[in-house]
Parts: sequence; structure tokens; C-alpha cells
Amino acid sequence: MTNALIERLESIIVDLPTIRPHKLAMHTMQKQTLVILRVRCSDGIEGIGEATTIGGLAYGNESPESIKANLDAHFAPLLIGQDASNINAAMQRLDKAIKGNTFARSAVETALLDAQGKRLGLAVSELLGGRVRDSLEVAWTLASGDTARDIEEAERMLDLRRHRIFKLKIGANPLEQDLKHVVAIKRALGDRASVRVDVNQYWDESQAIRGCQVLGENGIDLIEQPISRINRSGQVRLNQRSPAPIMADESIESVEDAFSLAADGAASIFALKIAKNGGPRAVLRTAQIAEAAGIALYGGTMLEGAVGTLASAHAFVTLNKLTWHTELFGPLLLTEEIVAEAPVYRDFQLLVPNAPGLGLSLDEERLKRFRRP
Ligand SMILES: O=C(O)C[C@H]1C=CC(=O)O1
Ligand SMILES: [Mn+2]
Repeated sequence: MTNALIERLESIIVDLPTIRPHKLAMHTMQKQTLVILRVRCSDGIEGIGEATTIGGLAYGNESPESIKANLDAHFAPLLIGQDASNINAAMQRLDKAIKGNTFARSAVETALLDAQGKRLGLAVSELLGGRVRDSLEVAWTLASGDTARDIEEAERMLDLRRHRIFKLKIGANPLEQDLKHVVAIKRALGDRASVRVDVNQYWDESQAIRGCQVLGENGIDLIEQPISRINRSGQVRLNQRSPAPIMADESIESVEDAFSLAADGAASIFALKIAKNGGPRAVLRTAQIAEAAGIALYGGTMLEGAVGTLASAHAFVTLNKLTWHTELFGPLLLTEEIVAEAPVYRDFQLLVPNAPGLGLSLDEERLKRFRRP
């Protein structure tokens, strides 16, 4: 058999409307911007990947525009002509020449896995060693910015049997106002839902001491990234002190970060994100570090569209335990899709396709309509 070679990479920026503004502490999303990567191979197979962040450079070190520029100028020349079937060799070649850039790296790893899956007739989850479940429970983020509206939205999600785990985005408002907002939502939903918060690093340690105490006493199940990723000793102290478990999100920008957080005892839960680790295989290395350290797992998102969401899902269905479930709802925040098969959500779960590769294909018409020229 002659090996399939990587022939061409095409990165495409796509702007998609959202169902409503999505308010995070650092940015209010009025739309979502995806970077879609197409990797053409000499056997005619195309792999698809996605690198998506939130709010330009408001969230992470890579923006859609920088991801595209770096894929085009630095990743593509290293990959063209390489064996498309040897994902280890291709990714190690990138490791040698490129530092960081985990979002762009994740798009490449995803596209190579998708292509290889299509080539071998196997789902990406099978290439990753085999799935142990076919679906994943999915949380929803309440982030309209208004307490009554958030409660209505949660009630609707419960009625539809779409979500029964809710993550509230806080941190931008004064502490007492945010605490009131969260406690009101938890009171309204009671035991019908798990309520969690994501502070996106917006508290200092003094605020976090009070915030974690009040939220823990009021039935909030999990507190995500309460303080800055830079304040490691503060994270360790909070992790020991908070009555509700602390989850690391922004603190993890690489597999190595995950190891050092685990070694320091800085969180009892890790948010797994393919974009922050460098792909579906890379995120499983972070999961293994967590498992070895007794740290619980949560399947996180950068609010990717269908491609990135299913790439994450294929990795997460291979895990032994996903104690805190997932937040793979990105496609549900978008009013438009660029894939032919929209991901299926049913009975609080995302169903993970078992078709070759990621299990989806691009809708060329829609891609044409929403891509930047
Ligand atoms: O977790 C984040 O910080 C980013 C993201 C994930 C869900 C959501 O609403 O925002
Ligand atoms: Mn987060």
C-alpha cells in the first residue's frame, strides 16, 4: 500500500450568529467565529478540524486571525508532503518546530484523525482506543445577563429535557450582586438541576474566600476558575478552603500545566479542552494526569461549532469516568451550521456518531455563505 501524503491545508474563518448575546466576565459574544481547517490527502480523503476561541484575544493567546495566519504560514509548510496516516510523526514534527499554539495544533490533530478514521472506516473514538459510552450529558450556560431571563431559560431547558446542569457566568458584576444572582437561580431550580459557576479568573483571593463560602453554603456544586491562572498559591489555598470543589479551566494552557497543577494540589477538577491541550489525543494526556492524581474530570468547550464539539466528544467518550459530565453545547448556541449533519441532542445527552472519522461533513453552500472572503 502506498502511503497517503498530506497535499494541502486550507484554513477558513467563519462567522456565525448566536441565539442571544452570551455574557462572559471578559467579553459579551454577539456572534461566534470558527476557524475550520481542511486537510487534503493524496488518496482523495479530506480531514476536517476546527480551532475556535472566544472573543478574539479576550480569552486566550490565539485569535481566529492569528490561528489562520499561523496555520497558513507555519503549520502548512511543515505538514505538506508528510505521511497523512502517521499522526504521531506529523504531530512530533510540529512539536519540534512550533511552540504553544495549542488551538491551531488541535485543528491539525483533529483533521488528521478525521482523515485517518475515514481512511480506515473507523470513528475517531475508535482510533483513540475505543469508546466506553455512546453519549455524553451536556450542561448549558446561563449567560443572558438577567436573573429572571436565566431562570426562564433554565426552566425551558428542563421542560425540553435538553439540560439539567447549568453553569452561570459571573465575575463581571460586584461580588454581592453576583452572589444574589446565583443563589436566586439555585433557589428557583432546587434539586431539579445542578448549578455551577464560572468566574473566569475575575475574583481576587479576598473576594473568592467569601464567594466560595457563600456559594458552597447555598448548594452550588462547582466553582470554576475563581481567580487568576497566574496566582498559583492562591489557587492552592482556595482548593483547600472552599466548601464547593474548585475546577481549573484557564489555568490549563497545556498538558504540562495540568501536571504542575496536579503536583501543587491547585484544583480537584480539571476542565478538559482540546483547544488548550493541542487536540483530542493531547487532551487525553491531561485526563491521564488527572486520573493518576485523583482529580475529577469535566468535558469542557471553547464554544466550538459541530466539528470541534464532536472532536472533543470522541475523546471524552473514551474516558473511564467523567464525574462532572460535559458542556459540549456549542452548536446549540449557534443559529446556523456549516455541517450537513447537525449534532443530535436528546434526553440531556449529546449522541456521538459512530460513522468513520468525526461523523460529519461540511455543507459547502453554508460554508460559502458564512466564510470570510
Ligand atoms: O468555560 C469557559 O470559560 C468558556 C465557555 C464554556 C462554556 C461557556 O459558556 O463559555
Ligand atoms: Mn471556564
